[in-house]
Amino acid sequence: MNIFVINSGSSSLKYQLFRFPAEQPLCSGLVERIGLENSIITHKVFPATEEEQVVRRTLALPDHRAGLQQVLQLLTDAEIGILRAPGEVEVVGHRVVHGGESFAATTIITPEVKHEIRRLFPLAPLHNPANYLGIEVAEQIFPQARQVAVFDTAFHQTLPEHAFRYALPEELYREQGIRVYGFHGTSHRYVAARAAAYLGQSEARLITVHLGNGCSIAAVRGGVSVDTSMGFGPLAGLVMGTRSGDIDPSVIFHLMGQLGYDAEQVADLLNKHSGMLGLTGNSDMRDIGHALEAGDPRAALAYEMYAYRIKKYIGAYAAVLGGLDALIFTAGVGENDALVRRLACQDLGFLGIQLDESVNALRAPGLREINHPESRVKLLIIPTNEELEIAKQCAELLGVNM
Ligand SMILES: Nc1ncnc2c1ncn2[C@@H]1O[C@H](COP(=O)(O)OP(=O)(O)O)[C@@H](O)[C@H]1O
Ligand SMILES: CC(=O)OP(=O)(O)O
Ligand SMILES: [Mg+2]
Repeated sequence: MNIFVINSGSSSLKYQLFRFPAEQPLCSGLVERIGLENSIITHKVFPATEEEQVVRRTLALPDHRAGLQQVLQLLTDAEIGILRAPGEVEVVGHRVVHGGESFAATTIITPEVKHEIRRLFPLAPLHNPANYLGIEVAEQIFPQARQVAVFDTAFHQTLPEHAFRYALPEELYREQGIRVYGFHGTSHRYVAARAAAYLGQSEARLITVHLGNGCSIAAVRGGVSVDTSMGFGPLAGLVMGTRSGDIDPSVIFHLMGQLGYDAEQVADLLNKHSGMLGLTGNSDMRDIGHALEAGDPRAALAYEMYAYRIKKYIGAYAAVLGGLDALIFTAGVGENDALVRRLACQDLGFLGIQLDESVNALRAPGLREINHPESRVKLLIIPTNEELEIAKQCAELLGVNM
């Protein structure tokens, strides 16, 4: 069975095609700068034996539909295509960021499910609208495929009530669903499962640190999420590319009461103009790394703040778990930025966390240990693969592996 996975963002679209039950990746790709003149498609084909083939095209893609149509052309291309016709895609798996309290598990997309995803737009304004658009376009391009939603929030539905409730009047939870949901669940679940398998400890106490454009951290015991840093929406917790993370709500009252902001402007400020972008003028960690090397003091402070916030959560979640077996770094920054990892682990010897700085500074693919041999806690880099996890969830739902 061919499962096509779409991770659709506001201006980009990541995709991967798998053959199941072999879990074999056939191709993957990224469409960037959708809506601009010079959109870029990078499409990789994985032949069984030779080197992977990479096709890069720059062209104008006005919207997600045009983007996905180009992807379909590449999938069915006479030379490098993997499929003869779109009908060979039997399942399309979609990453959907916010599932609210309605979805604790992977779900076949029906008109009701789409309605619920739309209802949650205000809670994940950077994500759910793009995810929804991806579904609408995929329904047209692959009309005979089953469309499945895999929610970022699902993995965190196991949080105990004392962790997921806010100290607000109860009716706001009961009637309005105001509570912690947590995000990046597909990634936290995937790396936690890989870590447990690597350690040979199914009951392991793990802290998983997902550092991409959005950043979150989770406490996982026995494969189950028990706490996480994002909350009602994907804005709380760690400092991110463009999002503030934790902030005293009094700042919002001041912005609105004294400085004339309206609700939309506050949301825009905290979601799109804060975090590393607000601190340094750049949201991409590679650019901030270059600024740091060039001696920019704003970049140095931003790095410290970014790592300090991670460190505070490591301390908090070690307490939540009553000890720690492994700490896992994942996603773009977590997998690649040695300085962030070094700063976040600094002076945590009292918790049994000891980094091997020279191993940490090396680059290597795949899962690897970066702890000192005497470290009580294993420190691991595990590349995330949200697309594979989504495909696995689809296969499980549809009984393909059975
Ligand atoms: N080699 C690298 N060194 C430091 N940061 C990197 C590197 N490669 C990617 N990143 C950072 O990873 C982030 C994007 O991570 P990613 O997991 O792809 O995010 P998302 O899935 O949310 O788009 C960016 O801030 C980017 O700068
Ligand atoms: C939920 C979230 O923040 O996702 P991303 O990191 O892809 O923006
Ligand atoms: Mg991501």
